[in-house]
Amino acid sequence: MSGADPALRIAVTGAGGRMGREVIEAAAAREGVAVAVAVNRTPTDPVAGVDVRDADRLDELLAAEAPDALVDFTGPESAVAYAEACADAGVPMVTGTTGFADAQIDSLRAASESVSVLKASNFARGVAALRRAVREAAAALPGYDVELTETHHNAKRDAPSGTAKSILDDVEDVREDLDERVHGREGDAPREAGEIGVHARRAGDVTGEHEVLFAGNRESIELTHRAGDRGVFAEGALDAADWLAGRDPGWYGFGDVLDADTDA
Ligand SMILES: NC(=O)C1=CN([C@@H]2O[C@H](COP(=O)(O)OP(=O)(O)OC[C@H]3O[C@@H](n4cnc5c(N)ncnc54)[C@H](OP(=O)(O)O)[C@@H]3O)[C@@H](O)[C@H]2O)C=CC1
Ligand SMILES: O=C(O)C1=N[C@H](C(=O)O)C[C@H](O)C1
Repeated sequence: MSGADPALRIAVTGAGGRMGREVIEAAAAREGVAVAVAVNRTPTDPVAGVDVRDADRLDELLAAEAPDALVDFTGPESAVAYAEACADAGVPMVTGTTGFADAQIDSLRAASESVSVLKASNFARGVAALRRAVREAAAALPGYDVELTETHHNAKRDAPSGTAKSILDDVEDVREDLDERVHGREGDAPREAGEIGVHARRAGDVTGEHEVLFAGNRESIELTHRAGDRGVFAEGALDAADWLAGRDPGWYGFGDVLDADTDA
């Protein structure tokens, strides 16, 4: 990066994780972005030349460095704690963490009363496009059966994925007749009306795939997104951090960033 002061200084939590590392590497490769703070719960060697400090020091480091935004890809419990630290420090928070319980979402929303919080289950622009296409298909195909299949690497803990849950919300928002999520199938019974089948596959090092099947009795369509690598998520998260920095306290999503792009 040139010697000029960076336009965007970020903090990264979960810096030792798959996504934390990706975010730091993407920041190193992006002009005008610097990682001012990187923390992890367990000791971690420097990532792309950035020292990773103990997550217990986050409050102190946010106060000292005053980053423009914090980027979080950790776990629900930690993300809530980091949101409270951001609220105390006045640092906007971008979180891609998934697997939250409702009460944990409430805690994130409480933090957004003091500081801007942007939460997205998926920072790939292609998934935003998939979600728009799914809503269109759901509206155009009343009465069609819907089945969602997501596939991720064998280290992913939460199931179904946060992205899958977001897509299911989209379908249910459009198709009010669909109101029962059936996770997996076994036994001896036909499909019931009102069901959405949900299938979570965990295998190998699959980055992230989401397929939505709409099936009538004479035709079907499948809408699918495949992430090539985690860089696509990291780039979207950096775009979100750049958009969120300096914004008034509130609750935001990746769609707000994309709408700003399309309005440009
Ligand atoms: N929105 C999006 O676009 C994307 C979201 N994700 C989500 O991001 C999250 C992290 O994914 P990934 O990077 O693959 O996971 P990893 O397990 O590789 O990394 C998690 C990181 O967070 C730290 N951490 C802190 N608190 C927790 C906690 N309570 N539970 C788990 N880890 C914690 C871990 O450090 P330590 O081990 O020291 O605790 C680790 O460094 C997941 O929720 C995943 O679904 C992933 C990709 C894209
Ligand atoms: O854990 C992952 O890897 C991913 N998780 C997110 C999710 O739960 O939707 C996003 C992406 O699919 C990768």
